[in-house]
Amino acid sequence: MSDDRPAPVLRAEGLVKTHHGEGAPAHAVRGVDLCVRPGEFVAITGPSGAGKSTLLHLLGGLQRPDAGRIWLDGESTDTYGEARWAVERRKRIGIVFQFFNLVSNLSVADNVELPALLAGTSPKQARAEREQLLAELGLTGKERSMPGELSGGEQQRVALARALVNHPPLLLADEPAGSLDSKGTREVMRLLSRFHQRGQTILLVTHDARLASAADRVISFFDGRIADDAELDGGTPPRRSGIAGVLELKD
Ligand SMILES: Nc1ncnc2c1ncn2[C@@H]1O[C@H](COP(=O)(O)OP(=O)(O)OP(=O)(O)O)[C@@H](O)[C@H]1O
Repeated sequence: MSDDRPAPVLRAEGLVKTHHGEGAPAHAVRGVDLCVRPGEFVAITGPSGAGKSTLLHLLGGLQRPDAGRIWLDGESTDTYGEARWAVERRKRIGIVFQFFNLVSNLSVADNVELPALLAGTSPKQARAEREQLLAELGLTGKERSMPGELSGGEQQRVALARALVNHPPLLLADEPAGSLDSKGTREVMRLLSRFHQRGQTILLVTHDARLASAADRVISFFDGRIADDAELDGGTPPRRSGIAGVLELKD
């Protein structure tokens, strides 16, 4: 059967990851196949400890799988070491985390411009990109602030600007609202939906089913495996975005 859908931005086959810590080994990811196509907004949801963050870290090259393969835009990452992953991430993958991970001793402006400068963008262009993103994210006037002077919601918006400054084809978001109040949650989810509507491909990890409902494809993750995926269940057409439900979150 021919498949005339666009080629995947991200493809993974047979991913396995076991963490060896203090206690018994944690079999976090036990064999995952996944394909994310351009323009999709995919949510991976499941209970705490299911392995969602580990999977996202594997897909972003922040951790190495014990087995399995990952392709970015059709290119195998098999030969990538740490340095190459860092370069490819800068170009192709923006990441936002639960606790923002901003550089605390750099201003908002510098946090956002840094990945652009590291990717070889001219200072003038990096500044223009930063100005545009901060304006769009409602942060004009905060350029000289330090991250510690901002609310959680503002810090997450700065993190989003930083993640998107190089126009990566893929945005990975790991519990981006996990440390925010409901106002901050609404803001972040509204922004993710807005970027998605403009064509941004997004992979969101969340334990919160309400947030997952903002995506147009929801993958249920349980005990290191995909338990349910609309795509695998027969290519169900994307559901209408459930962002309205998220925006109704009460304080
Ligand atoms: N660096 C690590 N060292 C040892 N064990 C780890 C490590 N990271 C994760 N684990 C274990 O792997 C399993 C999966 O963790 P993971 O954080 O991927 O799950 P999760 O679904 O994202 O959970 P949560 O929603 O609580 O963040 C858990 O048992 C966890 O304790």
